Amino acid sequence: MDDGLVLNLASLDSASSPKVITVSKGGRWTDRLKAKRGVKRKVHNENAKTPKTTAVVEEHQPKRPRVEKSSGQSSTKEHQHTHPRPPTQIISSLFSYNPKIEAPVDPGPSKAPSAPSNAPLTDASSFSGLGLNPLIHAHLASKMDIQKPTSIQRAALPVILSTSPDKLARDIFIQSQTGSGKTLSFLLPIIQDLLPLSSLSYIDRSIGTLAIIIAPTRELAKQISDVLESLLKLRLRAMDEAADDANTSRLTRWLVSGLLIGGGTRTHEKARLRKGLPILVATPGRLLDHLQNTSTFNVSKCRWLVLDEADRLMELGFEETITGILKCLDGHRKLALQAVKEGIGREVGGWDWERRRRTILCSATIREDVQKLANSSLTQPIMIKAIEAELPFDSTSSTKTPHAVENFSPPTQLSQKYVITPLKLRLVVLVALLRTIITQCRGRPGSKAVVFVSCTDAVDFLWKMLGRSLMDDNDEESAEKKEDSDNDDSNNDDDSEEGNSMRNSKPDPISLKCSLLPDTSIFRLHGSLPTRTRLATLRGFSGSFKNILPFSVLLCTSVASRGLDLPLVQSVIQYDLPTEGGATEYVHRVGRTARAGKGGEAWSFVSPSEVSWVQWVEGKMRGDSSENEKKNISLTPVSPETVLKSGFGGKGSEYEERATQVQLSFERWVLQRKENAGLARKAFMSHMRAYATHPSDEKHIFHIRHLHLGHLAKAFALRETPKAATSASGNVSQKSGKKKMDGGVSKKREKDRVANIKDAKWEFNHNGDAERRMRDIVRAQGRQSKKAGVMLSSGTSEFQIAGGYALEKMVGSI
Ligand SMILES: Nc1ncnc2c1ncn2[C@@H]1O[C@H](COP(=O)(O)OP(=O)(O)OP(=O)(O)O)[C@@H](O)[C@H]1O
Repeated sequence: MDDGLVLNLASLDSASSPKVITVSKGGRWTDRLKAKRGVKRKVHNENAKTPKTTAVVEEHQPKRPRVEKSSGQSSTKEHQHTHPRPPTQIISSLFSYNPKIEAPVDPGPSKAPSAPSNAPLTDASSFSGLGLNPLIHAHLASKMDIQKPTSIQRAALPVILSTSPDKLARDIFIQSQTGSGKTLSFLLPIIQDLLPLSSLSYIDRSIGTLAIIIAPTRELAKQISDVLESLLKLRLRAMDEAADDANTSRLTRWLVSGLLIGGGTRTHEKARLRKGLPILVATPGRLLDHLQNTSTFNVSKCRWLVLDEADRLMELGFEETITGILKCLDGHRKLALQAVKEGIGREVGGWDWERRRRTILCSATIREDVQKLANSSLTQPIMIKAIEAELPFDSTSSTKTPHAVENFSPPTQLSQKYVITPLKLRLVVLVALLRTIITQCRGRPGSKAVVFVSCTDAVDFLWKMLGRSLMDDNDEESAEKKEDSDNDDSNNDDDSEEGNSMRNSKPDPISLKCSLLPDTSIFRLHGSLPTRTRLATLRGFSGSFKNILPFSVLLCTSVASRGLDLPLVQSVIQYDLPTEGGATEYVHRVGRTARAGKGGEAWSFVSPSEVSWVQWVEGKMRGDSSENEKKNISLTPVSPETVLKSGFGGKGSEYEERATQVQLSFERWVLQRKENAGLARKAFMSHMRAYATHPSDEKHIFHIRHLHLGHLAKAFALRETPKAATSASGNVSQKSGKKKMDGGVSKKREKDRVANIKDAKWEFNHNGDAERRMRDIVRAQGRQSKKAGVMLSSGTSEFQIAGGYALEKMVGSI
């Protein structure tokens, strides 16, 4: 692959050996471009004369003054022009001193992809045969292009739709692979159950909330709400009305759906609840908040409660919130029943108060903590799996029944690969891999890749660096202006609570372009972004607004790992392996591709010290599957050289030279502005802290002691040693933070610090996992105190808290 990648080769020092390439800095960009072209020609000529040229810069020049420490480093253009930088810089080699990696065993000829395990069925099964109302079925087929059920739908629909008293008395537990259609498995029966109420003379939305669906993240809640709305928009006619009668009433007119996810104004949500929302999709915290504080929120007739991604809800520490929700629902019902009995309430007569509320628990993976939730929230649950039709579920057993064992595997058609990548090469291998995927997807507009990164700071850093590097200051500024006008879906019209606090700061655009990734828009998603930005990002990435983009990349944290159904995701790249959730999280992340029978590939970046992870994750996924199934659950090795060659092209080892130049451009970007260097250091530090939170049973694979921190710094385009990086972001300890404040820290710094604490508190209030992660981080601090000044025992975390001082204050206030 060679699509005219611009190599930033600088002037070659004629006196030195051919191994040396110097990098010209400063001056006008046009001059630099000319110089680059000259060097390109020169290198070409040199190559012709000498057998081998290494593109690595190893020039022994006096060390360049530290950029971040110089006050004049404000990188003003004036500074650049009046004090041109030295023409050369010392740059360590990307391709030497890397740990020796044993060549992965040749997997042999690539095997044909297995038949999809989550596709719609091709046999005689039909929705009508499963008892689905023909009207709903017809709408599914004509408006959503859904013709045949998937195997989980075939298993679930008859059980949930059944009106036999013994079935109605029992709750449901649905488990099946990612992308197998669980959402419709519970939405269709709920709609079908509520439809007959349309014939009640008094029915309208003021009946209150009859079904509640709880999802762990705002994005997932919004997605379920969108599916629900598209189902409810369907024109469901009464049987005796003609199909072409324009005046037909819509049976679902009263079935209004609502979304409670926080981030919006409470007043607005309260007003909607007062009017009535028969079907509600919500995140747990916001739902409980309204149940406790909104007196007009009528849930006394609630018939359905769905807990989607149940294991994630537990993992995020929502157990207590869910218990609170269950208590509130029971309490409201009791009060209403009493009022009806005493004839004092405003409740309508004729309601079937005998009918109990049914709870559905839904997940692609089952962990022990889910069984705990099942014990506390389900009555005589029926376990529904995609393969087995119906199994009794022993929710009372505390032993590991087959259903309580960790049990998960990705869709069989998914191709899983891994690259053992030396730390120094991580950035360039990522770029090369993305370039390869983009090339493969040419001709398929709208294709996408999702890249999982360890923490929010690392997402921000990668996003900005990919979007802004390879430009000088002028270019960066003009690009920013252009982005402002291009991204009219940014959050500047945010009227939410969090939006108010941001109004004065210039919002970032939703997506950026990268000159290394042709025709590609790069999005980012993490929990520290305002809700509006998060939702706009998903809209943009899904291509649901404006025109379809040729190719899109989403850089994200684990916030995007669950449930999201993003169209045309071709590849999932785990640039950082999951720090939480282990193999389960891996399965959910890779499950963003290969959905509903479609193909897809998953790539994992494995550091040389993490090689044993491959066998570990394969073993977890295989579980107790049959020998035949086991063969399908394996990861295929691909060497970093293969990825680099395919991504950067060129003859022989030319890819090394190109990769080096790409790395140089990133390092230059970091040096270009103080903010860039700050972003890189912050990302480095946060990544280290995230890495330290791997659970103890994974420490034999992921231990900070195993990482070469100097090499890791390269993965953040940093040239400093980690020690320098650590002390550069140094005001992280409480002590130093205090000292700085006493010594008269600048107003701006203090303002930033307060804003960061606010950010962190927002995250805590709005994202239920904060408390647990906070605990992990505090625990990790104890483990992190490393000798040789490598790690600071600070509290700076992926929540972008300024320092340990802020963390301790926060933890104290929890
Ligand atoms: N019967 C069907 N035929 C074709 N496509 C379907 C069918 N059922 C669902 N789908 C589509 O499959 C995709 C995945 O569905 P869904 O999001 O419900 O999967 P899921 O099992 O909930 O996945 P996850 O575990 O990742 O949350 C969606 O795009 C959905 O529209």
